[in-house]
Amino acid sequence: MSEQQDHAGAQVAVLGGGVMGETLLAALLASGWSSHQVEVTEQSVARSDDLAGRYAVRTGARNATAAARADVVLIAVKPQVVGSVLDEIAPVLRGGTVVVSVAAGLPLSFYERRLPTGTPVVRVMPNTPAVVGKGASAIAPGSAASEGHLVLVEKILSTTGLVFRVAEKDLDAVTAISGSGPAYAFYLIDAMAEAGVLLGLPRDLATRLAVATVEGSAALAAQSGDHPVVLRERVSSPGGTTVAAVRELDAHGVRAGIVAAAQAAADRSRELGSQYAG
Ligand SMILES: NC(=O)C1=CN([C@@H]2O[C@H](COP(=O)(O)OP(=O)(O)OC[C@H]3O[C@@H](n4cnc5c(N)ncnc54)[C@H](OP(=O)(O)O)[C@@H]3O)[C@@H](O)[C@H]2O)C=CC1
Ligand SMILES: O=C(O)[C@@H]1CCC=N1
Repeated sequence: MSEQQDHAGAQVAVLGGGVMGETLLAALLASGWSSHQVEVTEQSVARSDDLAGRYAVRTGARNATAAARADVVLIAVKPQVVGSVLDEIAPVLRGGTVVVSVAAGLPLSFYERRLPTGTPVVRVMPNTPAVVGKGASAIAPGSAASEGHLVLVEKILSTTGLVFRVAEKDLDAVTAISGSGPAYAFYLIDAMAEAGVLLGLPRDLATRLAVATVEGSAALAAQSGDHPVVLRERVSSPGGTTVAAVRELDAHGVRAGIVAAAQAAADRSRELGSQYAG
């Protein structure tokens, strides 16, 4: 696809209709693509039918068939499967088709080796809050991707939340913080809700309090721009309840646990890259 071409006319093939494929599909439709411009390939017939029913898009074609008629191919299969998908689509891609992948770990060079020389490739690391327009994505261009291709990807992601441009070397760290990060936040919410139940609150109230507290705290951090430590100090009355609680978080190594979790995620991202990029 040329930089001058109107993005609004671009045909898009989403390969893989799982959690992230559906998120991208919804983002495309929300950001101006019409349902007849988007198709999804998916192995499960039940899942294909479900997506076709809810989004009125074409589903079920083979990867190669869908990619052959696309200006933009969005790869949303597991990293383990990306190599075989690239082998299917490489022979049929039209010149100029942009390949965008959300797969964790796999380096741009992996795509560029398997696709026709000069194929523009963009790696994206999104996250699931994109479903409600509160996502954080990072994008990194391959050697043939231009400013116009990055703008196109930003347009696709425009309804999903924030989009940051990064160097590819930072994507493992991004994956560890924002890609996997929603799981850490849900873990915290679940633990807070469970604690509320332990302290005698009804589960529904405990869960709603935990969700609202995490949501409100994130909004306050984003809107105030204040350092998280300053915001934490504002909650902590001298000799009060919060300092007593935070002392326990420190004593139980929660901060160290979060750092170790993120390190493990980044390590796993690199490992996926070397394991499946071969
Ligand atoms: N979930 C997340 O929060 C994030 C995921 N990602 C990345 O997104 C990608 C997809 O992850 P996720 O959506 O969670 O995984 P899912 O398993 O939900 O989705 C993958 C989908 O691809 C389908 N599929 C498998 N093989 C093929 C094939 N050959 N052709 C077409 N479709 C196929 C699967 O079908 P079936 O189940 O029948 O095999 C499944 O529906 C991964 O590479 C991951 O790294 C990136 C950022 C965040
Ligand atoms: O768990 C995973 O591998 C994917 C990538 C980031 C979030 N989910």
